[in-house]
Amino acid sequence: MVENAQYLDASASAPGSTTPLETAWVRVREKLKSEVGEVEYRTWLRQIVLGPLDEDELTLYLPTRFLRDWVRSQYEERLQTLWRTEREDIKGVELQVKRGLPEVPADDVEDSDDTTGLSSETAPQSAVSESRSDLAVPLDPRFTFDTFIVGKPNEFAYACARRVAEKPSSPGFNPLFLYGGVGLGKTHLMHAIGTELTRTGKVSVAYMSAEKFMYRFIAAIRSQSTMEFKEQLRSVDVLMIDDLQFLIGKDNTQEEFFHTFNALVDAGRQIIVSADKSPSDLSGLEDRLRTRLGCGMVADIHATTFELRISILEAKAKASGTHVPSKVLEYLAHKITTNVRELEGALNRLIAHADLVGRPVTLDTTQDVLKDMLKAHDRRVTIEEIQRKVSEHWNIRLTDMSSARRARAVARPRQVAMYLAKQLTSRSLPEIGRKFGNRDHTTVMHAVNRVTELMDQDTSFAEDVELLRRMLEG
Ligand SMILES: Nc1ncnc2c1ncn2[C@@H]1O[C@H](COP(=O)(O)OP(=O)(O)OP(=O)(O)O)[C@@H](O)[C@H]1O
Repeated sequence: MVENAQYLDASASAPGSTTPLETAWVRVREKLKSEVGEVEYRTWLRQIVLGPLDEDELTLYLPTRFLRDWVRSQYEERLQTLWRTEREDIKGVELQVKRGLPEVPADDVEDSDDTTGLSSETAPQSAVSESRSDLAVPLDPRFTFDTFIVGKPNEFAYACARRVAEKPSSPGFNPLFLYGGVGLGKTHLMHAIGTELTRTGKVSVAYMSAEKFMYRFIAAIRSQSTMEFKEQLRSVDVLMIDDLQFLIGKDNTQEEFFHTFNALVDAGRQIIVSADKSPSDLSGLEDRLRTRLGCGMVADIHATTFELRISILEAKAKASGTHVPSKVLEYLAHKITTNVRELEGALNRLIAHADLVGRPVTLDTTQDVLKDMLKAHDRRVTIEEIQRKVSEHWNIRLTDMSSARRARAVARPRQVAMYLAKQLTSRSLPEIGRKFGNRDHTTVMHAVNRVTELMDQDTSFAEDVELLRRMLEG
């Protein structure tokens, strides 16, 4: 059952038509306000909007990822506790981003005489004070060139980043535009450039997400300090803007960014930008901005390969000081293929678990500890997939799964694939036989028996087969 609720501000008196959920929300907000104080409440919590209650999980919305992350990191626990105290049926509170939320009432905003005209580009009040501070944003000390693992998919982007860090504003490398899918290392590379440049102490670097850029810009307009903001921006040697796609549809901020961009490049300063797509694919950005973004160096970070994922996992496991068996690393690299952040998260969870319970990491604990995470990657196994994974594992050609070759190096993996097809799919023996080059069902039966026998005799072979089974099965 989903219980719905409308946006409701704590300062409003609850009208007769409010639902019990909304009434509870008023109380939760009042408690929060009295706990954290008016200023903190207005800055961060006022923009939370009540969402639906689905079974025992309540959703609260925030207008941007920046605010959601902040509220999550600072207030989530308190919100959970207050809600659970208020309503016993609520077991969890989920914070989500929802664009286009209703504006907070104007009379609740200190500087309500907003003349920015940026109705779709509203900033939290906190940004007002941020705009007056300088632009030095701490860089994550973990994101350096040393900790970035290089492989085929990212070697070009890495080389470009290195080059810019060594010689900013080189012809042909300004701007540097890094793009690629989620969690593939764009931010890591930007921070690495920044850290490298500031190590020398001679270069001023400003790094911020496009979202933060927008907040600061709007806040500067509101506090009538745009000149100061522009001067600050234009005084840096290197400006890095992360996740530029956020500016899509934010025309005023794009305009400001465009002018800043031109001023900096014309003055021989370096610009580094990241986005999830190439400049030409960022439809929704103004054409002139796309053109300028594409006229320096554009480097794509491709999806990771199995080899790169293994190298990243090995490096991270080594840095943690916890022994993680290579079979576990292989298993993770096979299961989590899209996003390095998730891969890293999985490994960290395993290591933390092993640390906590004082037992080594094994394939069994891995499956248990990451059950929920791996479920999301689950899918039905097909015979084709089994053939592909088995061929990759023993380094044979996929076509040998259905070829007539009988050499042991080919025949054994083929038998394992047949065995796994029997174990993991509901296909009959004749059907499996057909998929393996029209073999007879007795051949499949023989393969199943032979593999079972070998697994009893040879533990290393049994481990290989078991690993493959787990990889395919999840
Ligand atoms: N090649 C790599 N070597 C080591 N760590 C990596 C590599 N690629 C990504 N990571 C790690 O993965 C995590 C996510 O990377 P990062 O935040 O840089 O991704 P992103 O491309 O900026 O993602 P988003 O699109 O979400 O902004 C970070 O912890 C980063 O250190």
